[in-house]
Amino acid sequence: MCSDHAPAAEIPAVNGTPNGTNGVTNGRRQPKLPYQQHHSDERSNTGRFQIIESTLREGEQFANAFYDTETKIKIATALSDFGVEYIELTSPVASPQSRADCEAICKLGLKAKILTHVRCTMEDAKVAVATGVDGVDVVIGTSQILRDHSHHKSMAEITETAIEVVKWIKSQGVEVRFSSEDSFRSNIVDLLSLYQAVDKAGCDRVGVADTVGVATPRQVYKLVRTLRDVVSCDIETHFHNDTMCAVANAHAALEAGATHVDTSVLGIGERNGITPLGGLLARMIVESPDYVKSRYKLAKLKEIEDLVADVVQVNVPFNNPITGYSAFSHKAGIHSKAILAKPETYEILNPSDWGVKRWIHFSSRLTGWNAIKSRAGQLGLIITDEQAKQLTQKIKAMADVRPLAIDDTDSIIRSFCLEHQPEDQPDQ
Ligand SMILES: CC(=O)SCCNC(=O)CCNC(=O)[C@H](O)C(C)(C)COP(=O)(O)OP(=O)(O)OC[C@H]1O[C@@H](n2cnc3c(N)ncnc32)[C@H](O)[C@@H]1OP(=O)(O)O
Ligand SMILES: O=C(O)CCC(=O)C(=O)O
Ligand SMILES: [Zn+2]
Repeated sequence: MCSDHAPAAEIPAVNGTPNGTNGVTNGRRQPKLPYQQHHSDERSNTGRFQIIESTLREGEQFANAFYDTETKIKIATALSDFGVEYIELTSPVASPQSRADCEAICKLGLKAKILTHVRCTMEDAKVAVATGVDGVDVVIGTSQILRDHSHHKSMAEITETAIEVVKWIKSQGVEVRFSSEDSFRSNIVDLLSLYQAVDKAGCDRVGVADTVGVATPRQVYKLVRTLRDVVSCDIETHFHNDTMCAVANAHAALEAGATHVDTSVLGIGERNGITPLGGLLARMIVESPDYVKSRYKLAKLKEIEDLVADVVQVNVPFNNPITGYSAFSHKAGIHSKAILAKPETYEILNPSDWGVKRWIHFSSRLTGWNAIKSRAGQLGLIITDEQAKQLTQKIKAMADVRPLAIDDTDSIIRSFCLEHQPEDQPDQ
């Protein structure tokens, strides 16, 4: 919402998408843009990915997170209604309540498939399957540093247990994913032979995880592309955001042939978290608008983010994609003029797709006459271009001295119009 210190006018979102160049507008095919994605690469899944929503697993690892059963049910239900394909829950071996909550969520009969996330051991796998989940996400660290300091297992031991666990889970008629923790600091040859072994054992998905947020999009593309040629099962990806690459890495993974992306609402998770649900969808709608709009109830994103922000006691960041306070605000005169004429000039996302509003600021020293004329119009006052230019100079003079609130600027506009009435006002 706009505060008094950031005066802005709400301008209705225009018809058509900012991505209109992707398709047919007014019966005419639009020219392609030079940097537009074309989905030409057969392996790219940017137009057919699935989301594994981990607010209730990775998100519970966020410093502030405590979810009681009712809250977990609320979040799971909201995410399922939103349209995510999978919901991942905390390991049932974490605590008795975690296990009971997992069982309770499985019984809800949600549209989304329910997964739980466990260590690569038969003991954990048995408890997971007994909860009634649709699928089990099995994980174990494969980098030397984690093998030395976390679980002390060799690659041969990991492979042997992984095959046993995967085969057993599959034999129970439950979906199974095997993932390597810290994939990007693991030996590539070891990693690929492990993935090949679990693929052969009947895994539904293998997972690549950037546990420490070290990977770049180029590295992600290279690893996932290589893996795509080695396994026949689906490929899930999980990116931490320590260096703010989590969305770009997820996108690179999909381009390289990954099929699933892990997200959490607002990106919450260990340290500064993982790929945020909203950020991923903002990225993906730009190149695959029909796919994204057909699968997810985008207008519910804000509600879900507000729910989770409230539960974990954080504010939605001002610059959050889509729902951040300033995500669709336009201030400088050059921007405002063009936005008023055609929002696509400075917006690649259409706020109306997400049920949020665009704001045009009109009372700063950066404001131009086009925004002032538009605001006068919103107030029911008609002024000429010349008058709008004079009025803008007055507003700029005031805004040079102190921040102007919406009411201040509206008063200046109104008194200017009064001064210039009736003889100076154009015929209405
Ligand atoms: C990168 C990630 O986010 S992975 C997911 C993280 N999620 C969690 O940790 C879930 C919450 N965790 C917990 O509640 C607990 O850590 C439990 C119940 C899983 C285990 O608790 P504890 O038995 O008390 O062990 P602790 O947490 O101190 O250490 C982890 C143990 O798991 C072993 N381990 C760690 N990762 C794995 C793995 N992927 N597969 C098998 N064993 C593993 C470690 O070697 C260690 O074993 P140890 O008891 O012989 O030292
Ligand atoms: O299971 C996975 O793929 C990821 C586990 C995890 O949270 C991580 O490695 O950061
Ligand atoms: Zn993680």
